[in-house]
Amino acid sequence: MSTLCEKTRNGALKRNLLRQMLEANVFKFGEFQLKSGQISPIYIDLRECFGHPNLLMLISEALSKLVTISGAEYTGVLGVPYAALPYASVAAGQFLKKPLLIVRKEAKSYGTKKLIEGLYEPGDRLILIEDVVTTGGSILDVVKVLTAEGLVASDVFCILDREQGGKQKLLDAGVTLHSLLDMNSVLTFLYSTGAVSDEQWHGIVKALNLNYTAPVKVDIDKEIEDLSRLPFVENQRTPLSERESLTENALNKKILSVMRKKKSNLCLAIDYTTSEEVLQLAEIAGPFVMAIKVHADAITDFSEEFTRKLTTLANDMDFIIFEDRKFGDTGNTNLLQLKGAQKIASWADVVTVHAVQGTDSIAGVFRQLINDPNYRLSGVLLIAQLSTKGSLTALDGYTESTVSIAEENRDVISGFIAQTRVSGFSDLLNWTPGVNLDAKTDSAGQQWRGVDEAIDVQQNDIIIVGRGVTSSSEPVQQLKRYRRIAWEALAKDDESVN
Ligand SMILES: O=c1ccn([C@@H]2O[C@H](COP(=O)(O)O)[C@@H](O)[C@H]2O)c(=O)[nH]1
Repeated sequence: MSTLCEKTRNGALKRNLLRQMLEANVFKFGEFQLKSGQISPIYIDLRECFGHPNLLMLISEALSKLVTISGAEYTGVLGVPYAALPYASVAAGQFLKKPLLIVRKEAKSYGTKKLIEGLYEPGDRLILIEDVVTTGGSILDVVKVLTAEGLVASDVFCILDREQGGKQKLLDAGVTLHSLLDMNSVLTFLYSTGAVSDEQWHGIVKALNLNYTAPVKVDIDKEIEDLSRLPFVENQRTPLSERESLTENALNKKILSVMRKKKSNLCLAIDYTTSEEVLQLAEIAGPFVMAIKVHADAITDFSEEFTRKLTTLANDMDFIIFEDRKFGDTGNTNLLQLKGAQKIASWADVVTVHAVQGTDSIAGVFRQLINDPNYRLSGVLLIAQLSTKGSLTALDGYTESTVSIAEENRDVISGFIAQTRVSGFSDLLNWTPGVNLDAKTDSAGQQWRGVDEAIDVQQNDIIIVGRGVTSSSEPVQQLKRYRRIAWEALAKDDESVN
């Protein structure tokens, strides 16, 4: 499958880039003489992107992601002159937060007469940013200058690899080329959108001596895709049985076992306001759900009797009790609230916690109670992404920082409240609210989407459904419907549960 079709951030990022490039007139058709002397029927002019701030940002961000994913170690970012300099500047300053260096094509005849400008020490390791790579010659020239100054450069990140031998030539010289796009993806995109005909495709491939056999048409929409709706991690979900045996988190072992036994990845959010209503629906829902979520502070007659009955139901019907308090204070206050009037730590299996308060207010405090056998509380779900429109959890870096806290404290943090799969650690579970099969919004900030999008596209594990069930006159039918659709979507790629 072409990477252009991937239902991942990476795939969507490439599609968005190409869509915007096409609109920005980057692809020109006619007869062009290339630097090598070759006559080409296509000219890819990435300098056109400078005139479109969004595109400049998108490319720089995508290059920065490529750098991060590669795991390359470096102290500075060097732009290969001249066309790559804007991307290198934005990537270094805005996204990678590393010093920018530039190399001159010829030394100045006055002043410092330096060839390399910027902050560096001999022995420093740099990454190179380039726009288009054809033969790799310009990069090797730059590497020569850097090596003479005692600098190390073994990774180059480019926007487009024209696949005309550059990658291998660089590799032979000890330099790894990482590219956002290659010529094959570009031609597939242009052919699929109709910008290039069958005849043109063959003409380009022949003129550039490319080793491609036949054009491939893929399904490409015109619309720019919203990257925030796609998983943060590219790898596929691990089968549930494997996750159950791999995880050391006791709560997740239990959750995964309940899910497999009941064939359910449905958590019901019962946002009713009286104990009787909550308990009545919990009893009806018990056989179909793996968890029941409540907001204890919304229950007007909340009492110890209520929690006693709820825990009895949970024990008898094998579901997890989830109190959605969203703790977000100092560690000390969190502790007081967990043990306070509603004694949450005594009856809830899992609670939600905001990451905004920082690791020290979360991990230690919750660990204390989770490890104390006097309390039922066994885990924490960190809020990585809220489902509400305009949520500040979408601010740059918020979700990533939340994920880091969770990944470092997997004994207490059992997973996330999120919209898309956010971590590659298979023992962390992704619970997702904002699911409704019959409505899109409640006009009070909530945003709903369907089960397939939540489980299949966005790779969540568990759906949290509230009004899709609680507002229905036929809750049992709805419970069966959500449970079936969500389980089928999860089990589709998981032989261990079929
Ligand atoms: O981002 C979030 C976090 C929590 N919720 C909670 O989930 C349920 C959803 O109920 P619906 O009726 O399906 O909207 C509700 O209890 C919220 O407090 C969320 O929706 N989004």
